[in-house]
Amino acid sequence: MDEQALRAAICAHGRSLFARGFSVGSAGNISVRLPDGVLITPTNSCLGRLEPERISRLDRAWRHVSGDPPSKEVSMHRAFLEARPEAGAVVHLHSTHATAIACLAAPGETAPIPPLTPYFVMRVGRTLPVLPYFRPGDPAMAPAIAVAAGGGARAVLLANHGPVVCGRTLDEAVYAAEELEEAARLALLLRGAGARTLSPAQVEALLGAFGGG
Ligand SMILES: O=C(O)[C@@H](O)C(=O)COP(=O)(O)O
Ligand SMILES: [Zn+2]
Repeated sequence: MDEQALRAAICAHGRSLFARGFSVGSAGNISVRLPDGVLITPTNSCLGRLEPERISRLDRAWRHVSGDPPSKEVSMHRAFLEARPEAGAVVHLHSTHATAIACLAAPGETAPIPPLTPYFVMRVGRTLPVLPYFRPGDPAMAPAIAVAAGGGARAVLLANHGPVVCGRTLDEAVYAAEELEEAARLALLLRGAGARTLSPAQVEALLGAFGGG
């Protein structure tokens, strides 16, 4: 996809996420890697009303070169994209159920959502590290994200804040963020009900077939 198509795709995904309540107000941000830099949603922008030409463009050194001022979470996105060279996009949301799990789970947990369904395992992977709480925009979260992502995590939960998810493409990152939100909703619905989870062998077979992580 060329840059104009990527800008249009960020706006389309933003509109769709916002319309379905995955993001409210000006919460959340999206970045996409370019051959010579990064596109990232502007700070304080509403994902439902993004304008392609106002999306922030950063150069290879992560300096703002055009568009509106970038999200305050540049270091969050940078940590993921640098730790996972195959990743092409990062999505951060405050989607309600994933954020609820981020408030319930203890920092340090690596599987706060059980493997209830195959698609969660296929899209999000085996681990979902829960990182400590950081003030939004605090660059101190970057090393924690780098360790988790470098260790194979495709997604993390920031305690009391929300999910951050990467994908090889923008579509893949958005679909994984959506799947994570739905899995969190299921996990909360079934909490304490004794639901059957996938067995370790069933999880391994999915990771084998669809790529680990
Ligand atoms: O929670 C926050 O404040 C940020 O992580 C966020 O979601 C929105 O920040 P901007 O992208 O700077 O608007
Ligand atoms: Zn946030």
